[in-house]
Amino acid sequence: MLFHVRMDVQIPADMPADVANEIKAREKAYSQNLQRSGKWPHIWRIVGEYANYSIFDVASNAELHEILTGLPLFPYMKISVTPLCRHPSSIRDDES
Ligand SMILES: O=C(O)C[C@H]1C=CC(=O)O1
Repeated sequence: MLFHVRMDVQIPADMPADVANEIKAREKAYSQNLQRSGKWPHIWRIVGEYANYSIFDVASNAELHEILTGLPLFPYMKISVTPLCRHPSSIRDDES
């Protein structure tokens, strides 16, 4: 199942830089593991914003929920999820 996810990050201004940097390092490792596994095939920075657009390819809503709530930055994110399915006009044969 494919999902388009927008993540907006809002780290509190009073969070010490070393704490923020440690969370960001864990976030990067968590994200890159999921990218290597194929469950997080795309991540793009939204120009000019501390936000990203991502595509997730997971087995269920529950798996996506588990992944998103496990993000080290989850407490500091606003997340919106859009489920995707194949478009009838798509010419690609590698989409389900
Ligand atoms: O920087 C971001 O967009 C937030 C977050 C999502 C993955 C990651 O490594 O950082």
